[in-house]
Amino acid sequence: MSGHGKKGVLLVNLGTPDAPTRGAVYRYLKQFLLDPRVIDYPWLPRNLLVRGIIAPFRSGSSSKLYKMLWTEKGSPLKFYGEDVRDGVQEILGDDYIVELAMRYQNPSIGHAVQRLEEQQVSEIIVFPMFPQYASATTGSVHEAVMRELAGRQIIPDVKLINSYYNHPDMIRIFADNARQFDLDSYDHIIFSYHGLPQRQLRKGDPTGCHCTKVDNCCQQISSVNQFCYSAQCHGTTQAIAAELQLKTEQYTTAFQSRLGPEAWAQPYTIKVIEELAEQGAKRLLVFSPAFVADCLETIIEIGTEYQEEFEEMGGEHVDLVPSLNNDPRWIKIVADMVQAYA
Ligand SMILES: C=CC1=C(C)c2cc3[nH]c(cc4nc(cc5[nH]c(cc1n2)c(C)c5CCC(=O)O)C(CCC(=O)O)=C4C)c(C)c3C=C
Ligand SMILES: [Fe+2]
Ligand SMILES: [Fe+2]
Repeated sequence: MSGHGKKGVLLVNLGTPDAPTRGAVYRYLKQFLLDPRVIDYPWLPRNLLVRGIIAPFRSGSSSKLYKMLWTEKGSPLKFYGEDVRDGVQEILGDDYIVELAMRYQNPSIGHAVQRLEEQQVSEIIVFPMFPQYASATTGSVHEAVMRELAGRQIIPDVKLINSYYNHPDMIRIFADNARQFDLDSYDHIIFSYHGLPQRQLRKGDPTGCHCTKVDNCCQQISSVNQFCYSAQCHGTTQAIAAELQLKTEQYTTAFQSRLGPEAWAQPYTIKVIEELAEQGAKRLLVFSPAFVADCLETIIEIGTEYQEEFEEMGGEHVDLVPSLNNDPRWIKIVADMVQAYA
């Protein structure tokens, strides 16, 4: 513990394009998907796939979705992040310097670390804005911060927060946000998390013989699968369901946003929606607690795309429980968590 200077706080989210244009989305996708923790193939196939296929083709369709998402304040992921940064700074006061960074695009981790260095902070607490750990998200943020610091003369104390998938106060906000809906009026509740390739789930299992190998492997968290993204997602669901006193038959944990031909964490949200529609469901409520802010994957993918697809299948409503966004209660929790680590 060095002790004299201010304490630095680095809030880091995934990133979003600088603008909803094809060029900006291309630059974002290229930087994001060339990260070997995201598309974890050897260098040559990764570069061929991303530069030759995904970034050029997907930038067209994705930029249309980003145009739908964009507001006059920009991308929600960024402006909610800025609100959280300002709110946490206000709560923590002059002893702390709070910076927001994005793993991909802007504001960059490099600039944020530089600003903290200029303020001569004695330590840096890194707060990834992902409740559940995945190598592709949290792991990548931590690696990027360590790489940024590695070349510097002064390396201050560094504290890397790993995950907080069942933080009771955070769980309470998700549950409270759902109470504005009449829960009994829904045919089913879906907890829809961002997906991850099954191969990456297996890499998160140090024993190599649990995740995706034994039945219901990820539905109970233990020392074997404590860093398994899917197990942590199930942990979040169980905590919110307990808070709302839901019965197990009322809800399902599922995974969305699959990309490419590989098998991803299952069940897929769209398949669950399809099965529910076949059973005659008309009203669905969807939580998306892998995100601390509503973004493309919630507002557009759930709120627009799943809504349309459910209607085509004979359903009526897909309602989305709002995320934590810039809720003052969430800002207080972030400040509390940072202080607990400081
Ligand atoms: C919350 C955790 C997330 C995990 C785990 C994750 C893994 C992951 N994502 C992709 C591919 C894409 N993700 C995209 C956007 C995006 N993803 C997350 C979060 C997680 N991703 C966020 C917060 C966002 C940003 C949304 C925004 O509003 O800007 C995209 C870009 C959008 C699109 O084209 O669909 C892609 C592509 C992979 C391959 C992956 C794991 C290997
Ligand atoms: Fe993603
Ligand atoms: Fe697992």
